[in-house]
Amino acid sequence: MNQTTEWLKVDSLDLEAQGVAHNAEGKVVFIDGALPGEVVQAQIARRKNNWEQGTLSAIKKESAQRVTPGCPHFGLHAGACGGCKMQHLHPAAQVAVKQRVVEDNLWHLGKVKAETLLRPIEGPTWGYRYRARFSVRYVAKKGAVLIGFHERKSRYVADMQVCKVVPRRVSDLLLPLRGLIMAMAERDRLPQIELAMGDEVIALVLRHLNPLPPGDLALLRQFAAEHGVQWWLQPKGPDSVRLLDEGGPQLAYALPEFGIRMPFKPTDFTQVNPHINAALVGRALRLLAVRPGERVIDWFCGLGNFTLPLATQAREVLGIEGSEALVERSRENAAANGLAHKTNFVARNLFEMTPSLLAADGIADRWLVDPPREGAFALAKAVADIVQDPSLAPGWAPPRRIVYVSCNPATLARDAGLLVNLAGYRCTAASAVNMFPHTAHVESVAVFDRDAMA
Ligand SMILES: C[S@@+](CC[C@H](N)C(=O)[O-])C[C@H]1O[C@@H](n2cnc3c(N)ncnc32)[C@H](O)[C@@H]1O
Ligand code: SF4
Repeated sequence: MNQTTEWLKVDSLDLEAQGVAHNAEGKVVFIDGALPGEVVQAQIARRKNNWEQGTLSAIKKESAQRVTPGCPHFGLHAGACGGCKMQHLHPAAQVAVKQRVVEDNLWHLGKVKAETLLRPIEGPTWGYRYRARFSVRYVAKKGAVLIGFHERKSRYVADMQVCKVVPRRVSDLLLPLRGLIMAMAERDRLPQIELAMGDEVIALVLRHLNPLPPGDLALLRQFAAEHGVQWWLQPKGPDSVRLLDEGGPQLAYALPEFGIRMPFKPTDFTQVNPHINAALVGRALRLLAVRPGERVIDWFCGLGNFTLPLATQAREVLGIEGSEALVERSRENAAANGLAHKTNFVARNLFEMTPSLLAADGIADRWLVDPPREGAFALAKAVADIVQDPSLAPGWAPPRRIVYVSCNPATLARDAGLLVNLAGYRCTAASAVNMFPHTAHVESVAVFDRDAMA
């Protein structure tokens, strides 16, 4: 195919950070690498009845927001790293795009308009990523090892020598790690290294398909001593993760605003960006505005990231979460932070919520909801069903305020539609959260109020 288009004026960016334009026939053209306001040509790679997709090939009018990418592996070329999508757009403009995505999704998918758009939550744009999953490939033909993210639109591992979105200390490990894997006898049976950083520890989880011989273990120990990392070994699924050597500092992060310290295991869910996480927890709690006598439910509570700060303010907090391991971690963390007497944790599949299950969780004044990408449909639907037909849960009352933290604006919008259009809530505030600068991921937070709050 590879035909070049006419000059096209780019109107907007889509969720994959592709420029969106219309050609002379009125067809939508998605253009990798193009920015809103630019006049560009594209090489077309895919053509369908009502849309085409291609890659930027020439620019006649450049956006004032276009910047030089900060990482040498970013680009449109073959072999470019697929980890970032927006490095060519000024970070402030990235945030504006994400804020717009949240607004547009709420309106188009949920028919909801937030009464106030809050200032987006922003943090450092480089070195922010404390979690990452690097693929490892031993390429026998070249006698080389690659460690990194996948190339753009490909299953190959990018030839990543540095990475600007992970902390410098981690980026500096990429080449030494190649040398380590190359020296190991099991080098072709080691598919992945997962990074999980705490405030003091760089934990690396090595997935190994065969038991590791003593020589390989000795190499790992030598690497740990030289580079100050902590090795964890993963022979099977995430539950099989074990420290290579006990002792040493504990993997943990702090939430200083609330005097809380959260130990975790490297395969537990923790937020990718600790700077934004601390700001997000602070913002969410200010928005929720819990009063001392109140009961709160933290849905999808993970290891207690919001539950424990909430417990410093509320009378009582119930945390509900699907993973037994995380519920166990929440309990341990509540106890370690002296908050066990104010918290309860339950493991449950929240995609299977019904009005009677919801009623059994009791009345709470406020809810914090932080679901995975799939959203909290069953929960929002159960609230809407009870509001529409109170006989489904006699005596139960919906919370007056809900703060919903989302990693997928489409499912947030769908659930917001239920809360606002069927359950009598108003969406009083919303904002984007720039948890993942340079990527197209959009994190956001929205507030729903049922009664006028004092
Ligand atoms: C975005 S994380 C939020 C975790 C926590 N609030 C935090 O800030 O660390 C979503 C959580 O939902 C949990 N989860 C995923 N599917 C679930 C389900 N069907 N039922 C209950 N919890 C689920 C995950 O284990 C994860 O802990
Ligand atoms: S993920 Fe890292 S290596 Fe890849 S483009 Fe982004 S900064 Fe560069």
